[in-house]
Amino acid sequence: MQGVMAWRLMRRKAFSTISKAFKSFSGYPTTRSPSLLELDLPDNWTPNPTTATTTAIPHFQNHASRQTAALIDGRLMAEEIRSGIASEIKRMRDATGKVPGLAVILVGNRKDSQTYVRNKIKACEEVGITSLMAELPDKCGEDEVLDAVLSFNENPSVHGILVQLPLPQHLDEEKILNAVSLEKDVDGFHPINMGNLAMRGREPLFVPCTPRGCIELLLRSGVQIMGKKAVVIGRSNIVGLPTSLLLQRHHATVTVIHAFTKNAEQITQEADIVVSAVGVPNLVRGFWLKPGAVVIDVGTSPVEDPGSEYGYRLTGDVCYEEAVKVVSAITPVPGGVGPMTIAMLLCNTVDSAKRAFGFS
Ligand SMILES: Nc1nc(=O)c2c([nH]1)NC[C@@H]1CN(c3ccc(C(=O)N[C@@H](CCC(=O)O)C(=O)O)cc3)C=[N+]21
Ligand SMILES: [Mg+2]
Repeated sequence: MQGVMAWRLMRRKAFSTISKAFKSFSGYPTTRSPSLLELDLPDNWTPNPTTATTTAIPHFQNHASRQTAALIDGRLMAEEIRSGIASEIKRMRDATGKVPGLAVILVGNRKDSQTYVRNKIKACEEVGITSLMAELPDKCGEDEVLDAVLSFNENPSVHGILVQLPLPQHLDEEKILNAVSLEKDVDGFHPINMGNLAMRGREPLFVPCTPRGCIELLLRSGVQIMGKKAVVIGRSNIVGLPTSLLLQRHHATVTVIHAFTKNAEQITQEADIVVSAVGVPNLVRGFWLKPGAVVIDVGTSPVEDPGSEYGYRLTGDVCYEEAVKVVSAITPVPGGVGPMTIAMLLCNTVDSAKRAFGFS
């Protein structure tokens, strides 16, 4: 018992030192909520493990009295964020005479990629970010893509570079992403940004947009992350892995589920927070979920729907109709994570321009 107490005291001391170090760190870009990369503990933290509750998320505790879950409206939150960004950019232009710029590199003719890129460029225009685009044919050589990256790296009116993924098979994705300047890596996919995200005591220049969007959805919904059991389904470099790292920074106990996981249902059943990012429609059934849990559905898979305008519609990883009867809050697809991903891309681009201009 003595040993446990001493250990707790030691931890507490260490944490308060870290807290101070982080509070004195003034490098937070203003469009990033200070809590996004949280690594230190809040002042009211106590080292009693029983505070790690596995009961319902307080904000949504009244879910039992409801038949259906609260909807986490990503479209609305993204709209709020975008209007905040628009006024930040106006303030920046008034003070410096300059605006942020985003460069998008699109290789090939995938319909979905073309749509995403078009949406991103439209979102830029609406908030006052200048956008540049390099469109390359499916059959282009690696050198052509690398040349596009390098010329954007050198262009001082470009503050963010996004290489739309997936790239055609014959191109070396790793090599191309590594060529993106660390200071312009608004996707946060550069290995140094990823490494800094993973390591305690370090701050990445950029956090990947979809994971950042997932955390913002939770924070803005008033969901407490600290001490909660979180399950991330999927371990991709662009979503699953960085999301699990961000949840750990917020002091969740994180389990990552993937193709080789045994008893995925049972593990997910214990989770207070479930983030699913695999792109398999209706993988997560209602019985996988704990009553009162909060669900962030990252999946956006097209499924055939003869009744709809384009012959298909987008579906998440979670069986929504079943989940709403069990959980306390859930993001819809579309209208959940997708719009937040784009809003976070705009945030990252503004943060980057602020750093480049020395403007805050
Ligand atoms: N370098 C790179 N960075 C990315 O961030 C990136 C990428 N490559 N490749 C593809 C994925 C996918 N992605 C989405 C962005 C917005 C929506 C989105 O806004 N979805 C809307 C619906 C859009 C529609 O209706 O078509 C929604 O969910 O409500 C979806 C998906 C970003 N990605
Ligand atoms: Mg994934």
